[in-house]
Amino acid sequence: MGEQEKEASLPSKDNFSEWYNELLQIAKIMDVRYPVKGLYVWHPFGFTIRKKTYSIMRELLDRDHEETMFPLLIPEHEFMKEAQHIKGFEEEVYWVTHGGTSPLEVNLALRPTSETAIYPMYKLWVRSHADLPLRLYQIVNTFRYETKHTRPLIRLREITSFKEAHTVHATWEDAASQIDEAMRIYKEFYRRLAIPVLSSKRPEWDKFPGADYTIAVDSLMPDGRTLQVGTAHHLGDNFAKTFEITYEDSEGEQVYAHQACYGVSERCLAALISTHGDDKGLVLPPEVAPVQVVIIPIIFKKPEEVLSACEMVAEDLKDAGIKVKIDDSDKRPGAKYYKWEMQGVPIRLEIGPRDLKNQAAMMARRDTGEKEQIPLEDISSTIKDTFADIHQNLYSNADARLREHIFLCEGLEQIKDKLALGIVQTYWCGKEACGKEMEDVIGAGILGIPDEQPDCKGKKCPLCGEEAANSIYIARTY
Ligand SMILES: Nc1ncnc2c1ncn2[C@@H]1O[C@H](COS(=O)(=O)NC(=O)[C@@H](N)CS)[C@@H](O)[C@H]1O
Ligand SMILES: [Zn+2]
Repeated sequence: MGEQEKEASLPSKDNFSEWYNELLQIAKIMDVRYPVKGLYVWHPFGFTIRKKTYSIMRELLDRDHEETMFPLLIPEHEFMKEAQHIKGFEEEVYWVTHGGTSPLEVNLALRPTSETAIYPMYKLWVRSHADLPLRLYQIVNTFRYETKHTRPLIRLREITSFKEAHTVHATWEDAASQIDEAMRIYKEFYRRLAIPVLSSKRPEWDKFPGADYTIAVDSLMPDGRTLQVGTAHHLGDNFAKTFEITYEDSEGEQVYAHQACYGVSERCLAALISTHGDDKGLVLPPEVAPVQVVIIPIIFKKPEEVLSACEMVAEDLKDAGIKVKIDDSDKRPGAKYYKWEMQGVPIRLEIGPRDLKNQAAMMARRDTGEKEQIPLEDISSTIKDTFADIHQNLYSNADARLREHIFLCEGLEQIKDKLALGIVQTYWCGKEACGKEMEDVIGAGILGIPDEQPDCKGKKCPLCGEEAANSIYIARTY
């Protein structure tokens, strides 16, 4: 058995579902063998990608939010306020009913999302308009008894990396501007992961329970379906009325606050892996790669000379803040290339006796496969410039692929045809009954109304033929 065959082989990405499941195992992202459905275990390598990804999210939020942490368990009477008024999560919530062998006086919900844990505290914390705007977030695990097909990073019953921001504002308009800001933050966050996203306003029947409206960002998965990778909800004063969150305004009046909340989960990592990966495995944007450069010593003779040169280059790169690893194991070079390509390492440096003579190294890029000799002199800045190239290249490839998979359609048949390939942009009269009937007829959901609206003049709703009020996206979704 050759070295290669010993490694589990990765299916072609054309068979996306198999490729995705295998890659999570082979590249040591998550282990799916935990004995509870919908719960998965982070491998340290995958956890490092998570850590780097969420440090970007923290960098963006910490500009004008504060991070905190609320309890996991929510008393039934607080949680049921949500169910009575908002009818959101009572079918998805897990309950804790015992402490040891004794039944609890009050059943406790495992947070499916934290409105009903946080807002009783906001009632105590928000007193005057001087306390507003309040912008807090937490990155926690949440629990949802998902009945649809569970899948690591995409649909979990324990969402291990749930970033939820909950903000409080003096007016409806202030909360609306916060929603716009949340979308700006999400687009920047995904830009840093080299992932292009579409943002659109969800149709009324698909908004977050208790929200006035929901805006979502979706990414395109390799099988032409979209993945909802972030949502922002304008909560109006609905929750403020339920949880009595009021503030004293400048005239001394008690006023209900207006709120926004917005969330991203580990789906951002599902999008990262799926958007950039290829038949050789992960392809990671340098900013979130646990290993950014791997150095492979090419040893024929004079091993100590080659190894000390590799050490020197590694020191150089480490001093420049680059995550570097020397693979001096006794594997054959080919087996090393296979392993580190699978792990998505953005740059490989090969250094052998010939390179030493030329005071150079052979640099191989993971995104394009290109190899070129680069001087050891000033190697850190060459590597950093290449990182920027790689990031830009990943983004523009993904953006081109997204654009190629948006099909402008007008008739129902054409819509059905193109939905098999990707995202349909079409028109809608704006009537709910018509929208829902259209979903039934074409067998896919209205993703939403994109903020950038083309001119709908003279355009017709494909179902009822009336004047189009909006252009919409339709897609098969996860
Ligand atoms: N079961 C799940 N597994 C993984 N991610 C999920 C799951 N359910 C939802 N998400 C992700 O979490 C995001 C936020 O969830 S949500 O229900 O839309 N919104 C909220 O819960 C708001 N309270 C956000 S603060 C969704 O956009 C989706 O990307
Ligand atoms: Zn219509």
